[in-house]
Amino acid sequence: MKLDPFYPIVSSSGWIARIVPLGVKLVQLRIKDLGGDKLRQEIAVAKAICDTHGCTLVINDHWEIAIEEKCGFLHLGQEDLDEADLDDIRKAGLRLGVSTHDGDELDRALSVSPDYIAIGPVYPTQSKEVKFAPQGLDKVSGWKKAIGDLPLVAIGGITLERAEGVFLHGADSIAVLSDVTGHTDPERRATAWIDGTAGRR
Ligand SMILES: Cc1ncc(COP(=O)(O)OP(=O)(O)O)c(N)n1
Ligand SMILES: Cc1nc(C(=O)O)sc1CCOP(=O)(O)O
Ligand SMILES: [Mg+2]
Repeated sequence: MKLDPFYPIVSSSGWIARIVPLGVKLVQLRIKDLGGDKLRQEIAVAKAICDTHGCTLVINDHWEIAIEEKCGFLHLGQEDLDEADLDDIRKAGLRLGVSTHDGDELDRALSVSPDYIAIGPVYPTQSKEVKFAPQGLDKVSGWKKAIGDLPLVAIGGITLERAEGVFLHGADSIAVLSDVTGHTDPERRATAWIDGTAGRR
């Protein structure tokens, strides 16, 4: 499986409506502050927009709703793996990406046969409290050697200016929060990422 090199992460279906029509082909919906019907509605709206535009939607954390809403891709962290029913997820045909931050986490992630591995934070990030120090580019290279053909997603403090170095160290795709949604002109920045990664698409 080939992942799009540009992988923005957003917090609402409103963000999906803003950036997916620009040509984004892989996006994660990461909602931390909703539950119940509102969360389900956000996921359903995001899915409808992504389906219309031929964009792969990855649902963060909410594996049960992802199954019920017939989504195609899920992202889980190590703590999420403790709670999730991987048999149900696989039976529903969902693809799965898993976060990793050290060798033990990588072993555990590989044991669930993921569709991609994420490594982070590559650089310092303001978007999330992560209990691991920035990993640096050499760790990205080491991860790619360890996982071979399995797609590698790099995350954490990555800007468009840093992207080429991250790709050259083995990342197949770069996940981005603040460099798009925290930018003064998010639509222009998303377009710059799409254009700037065109050669890797
Ligand atoms: C592509 C990608 N990589 C890592 C994460 C982080 O997942 P997790 O560790 O479960 O933390 P939360 O995002 O749930 O706070 C991610 N979401 N996406
Ligand atoms: C959600 C998330 N997970 C991380 C990890 O290391 O697992 S770093 C991160 C936030 C990344 O945001 P930004 O692009 O703004 O730095
Ligand atoms: Mg999570």
